[in-house]
Amino acid sequence: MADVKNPPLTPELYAYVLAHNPPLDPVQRALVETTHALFPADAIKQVPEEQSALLAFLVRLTGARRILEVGTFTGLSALAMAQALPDGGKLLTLDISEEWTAHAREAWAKAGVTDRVELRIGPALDSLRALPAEPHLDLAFLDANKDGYIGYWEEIVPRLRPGGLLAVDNVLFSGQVADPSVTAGPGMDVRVFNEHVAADGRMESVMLTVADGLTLARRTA
Ligand SMILES: C[S@@+](CC[C@H](N)C(=O)[O-])C[C@H]1O[C@@H](n2cnc3c(N)ncnc32)[C@H](O)[C@@H]1O
Repeated sequence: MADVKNPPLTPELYAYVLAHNPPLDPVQRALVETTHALFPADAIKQVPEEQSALLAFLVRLTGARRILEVGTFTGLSALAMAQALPDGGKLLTLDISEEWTAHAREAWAKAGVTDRVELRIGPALDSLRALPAEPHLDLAFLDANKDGYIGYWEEIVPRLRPGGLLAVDNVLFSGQVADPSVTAGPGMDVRVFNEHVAADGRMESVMLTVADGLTLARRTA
């Protein structure tokens, strides 16, 4: 019997989902197209459009004013979140690539959000350790190198305000997390990370089957 609770995401069903979600705005659409044209092999790194809509929704839902992102790439997720910030809100995003993030800067300028976005280039762990130690983040989005996830989590959690939200991307890693033949590499890194999250008593977490898997975690202690 078909598992009606988890219908396979056929191209038709995916198109249906997109048709019932907020569409990308012209700057977001152009950024997706530019990313695919310039970096065809890496464009898969970009959050899919339903996820950019979800991130913007979460910013509005939580009323977040201080956002941190680890993993900028060409800037779509940062753009969607920055556009959803209230007046006076700020987003800090971290990456190591000048080349990819140059396109992010361009898109943020076109969208008129440059004043609310700060990009820091360098290894994310160093940038995170340089942040104020006290809880000041309302929302964080983790979407970078998988072998760094546990270190990033450990730097971000104490900096979240009580009730602050941490969203983590790729927690299914194309299904590799549940494939016993995968014993090394990023799929294994994410599997170990997911155990770390599940065991963290400071956070209440739910793992969702959105795109490549998204964990939403809320600071409770
Ligand atoms: C999956 S992409 C981020 C996608 C982005 N959120 C978007 O929606 O377009 C991951 C990013 O992590 C960055 N990255 C990889 N290792 C890093 C590190 N050690 N420190 C900071 N950023 C890193 C890569 O340069 C890449 O841009």
